Amino acid sequence: MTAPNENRFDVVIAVDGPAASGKGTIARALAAHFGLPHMDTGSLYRAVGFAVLRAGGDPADAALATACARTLDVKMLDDPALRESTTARAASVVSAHPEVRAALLECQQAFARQPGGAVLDGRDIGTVIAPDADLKIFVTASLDVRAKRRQAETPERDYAVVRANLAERDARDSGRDAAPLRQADDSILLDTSDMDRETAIARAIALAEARLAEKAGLR
Ligand SMILES: Nc1ncnc2c1ncn2[C@@H]1O[C@H](COP(=O)(O)OP(=O)(O)O)[C@@H](O)[C@H]1O
Ligand SMILES: Nc1ccn([C@@H]2O[C@H](COP(=O)(O)OP(=O)(O)O)[C@@H](O)[C@H]2O)c(=O)n1
Repeated sequence: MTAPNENRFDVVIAVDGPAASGKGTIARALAAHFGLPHMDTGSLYRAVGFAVLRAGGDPADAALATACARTLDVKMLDDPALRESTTARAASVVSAHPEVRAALLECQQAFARQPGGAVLDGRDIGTVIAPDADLKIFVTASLDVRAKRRQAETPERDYAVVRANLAERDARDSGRDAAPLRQADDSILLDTSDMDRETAIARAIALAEARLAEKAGLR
């Protein structure tokens, strides 16, 4: 691991993109490379969705989802149940409620503002959570490629079902009024459809190194 930044100045990196695009892989690699803390913001929404399902509720119930967001137990964030496709769907439904997003805003912004900086990945990091981020990367890949990658994590699942679930979630995430999934105007598009993990990570690190060198030169 190299630490070219060495906290001479704060570095905030925003990584956004659709479901299973590889944004978490890239965000974790950037965080390790620069010695920065990383937040997977999707796990917050997954935890809220899971809490609603566990309470026997409907993720479309804004009042219940908001109550779950306001009382979120951070211990839940490592629960393997969060990775289930039913939880992912519930996350996508609860995340469309503006009150749920409001309840989760402060902890994400505080994470982004910590001394030294941070890497966050999600859907609205570059647009809402950290609009002044030093580097914004919008990671994408074709739906077919993303579905293959997600299915490879759980090969027992049917490819067509995995693909349909991702497409449904992308449509909901992009179509909602509250902080929809969209590429920030000042972000760099990284289409990894034809890149393996190592190539995609190397490309993201090169982008970040270039941005940091530019920022250092401006000081
Ligand atoms: N460029 C890539 N090539 C092949 N597989 C990848 C690539 N990027 C990520 N993956 C794999 O695809 C899956 C989804 O990646 P992940 O980083 O979890 O995506 P996201 O955070 O966008 O949901 C993981 O199993 C990951 O190892
Ligand atoms: N910053 C974020 C992160 C996730 N989400 C929601 O949470 C769901 C799960 O996010 P995730 O990042 O864990 O999903 P994957 O891309 O890993 O499949 C998404 O489908 C979005 O609906 C969001 O609205 N805003």
